[in-house]
Amino acid sequence: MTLMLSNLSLTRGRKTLLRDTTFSPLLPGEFTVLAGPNGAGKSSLLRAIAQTLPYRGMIAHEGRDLSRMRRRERAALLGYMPQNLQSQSDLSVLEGLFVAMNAGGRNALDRAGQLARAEALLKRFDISHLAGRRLSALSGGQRQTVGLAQALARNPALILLDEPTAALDLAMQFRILGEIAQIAADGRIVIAVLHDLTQAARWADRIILMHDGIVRADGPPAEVLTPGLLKEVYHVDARVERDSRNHLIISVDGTFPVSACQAHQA
Ligand SMILES: Nc1ncnc2c1ncn2[C@@H]1O[C@H](COP(=O)(O)OP(=O)(O)OP(=O)(O)O)[C@@H](O)[C@H]1O
Repeated sequence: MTLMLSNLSLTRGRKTLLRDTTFSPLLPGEFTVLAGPNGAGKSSLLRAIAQTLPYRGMIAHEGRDLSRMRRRERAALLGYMPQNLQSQSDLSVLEGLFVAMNAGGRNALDRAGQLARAEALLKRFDISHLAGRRLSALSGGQRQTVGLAQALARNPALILLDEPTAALDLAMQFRILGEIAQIAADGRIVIAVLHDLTQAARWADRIILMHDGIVRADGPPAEVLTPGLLKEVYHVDARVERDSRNHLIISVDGTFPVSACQAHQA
């Protein structure tokens, strides 16, 4: 049930991102966060896994090459939520969920089953009141939450989320990340891009820290989120502390010029 990313190379324009990079297997039950500065290559990696960006190397689930799967099979396996969700659609939220459930081929659930699944997802994310609202009439945060429900509509085993909480208020960030962590713990592979490292530390089992197209660190949050690595990658003077519940908190006291950090690495 593992996801293998082997010998991956990615290029965007003239920029090389990953170069022949092999990751340790991604396991069901694990919530992995992709972190790193703007432009580090997080969305590109997520898009490669989602098969929406060309790459070299192998991405395989249970030993099966994703790039060789039929569209229908891939749609059932993989739920992907891109970074910028916008919609001019006149469909309602509920209709949008039905469309997502049948994307890539008819869903095995009958109409009543699909309705029950859609209602359960809306309830799970506390947005049942939006069921009849047009997608084009949602706020940014509402659209993002509906986008998450759409990505999960087919109950995929592999879930890819690009900044799923970027538009959410404080309470919704907490609620949604808690639900995502639970969905992973229930036996799925979840990979999400997050910028908030305190939230990442709170919910993720594994953090892959990218920097300028390479993987700088990969492991449990406490191993990856160290002041030295944060200085090197983000050029910040960061404190990594624990709150009264032993959760990691990352706070920033200042920033360094890039040249100072390069000297620090030398
Ligand atoms: N369409 C494109 N053509 C050429 N280069 C691109 C394209 N899209 C992205 N890039 C470049 O690829 C690199 C990685 O971009 P990517 O979007 O993967 O970064 P990211 O880590 O997700 O950044 P952010 O946190 O800002 O979303 C950047 O240098 C970016 O400028």
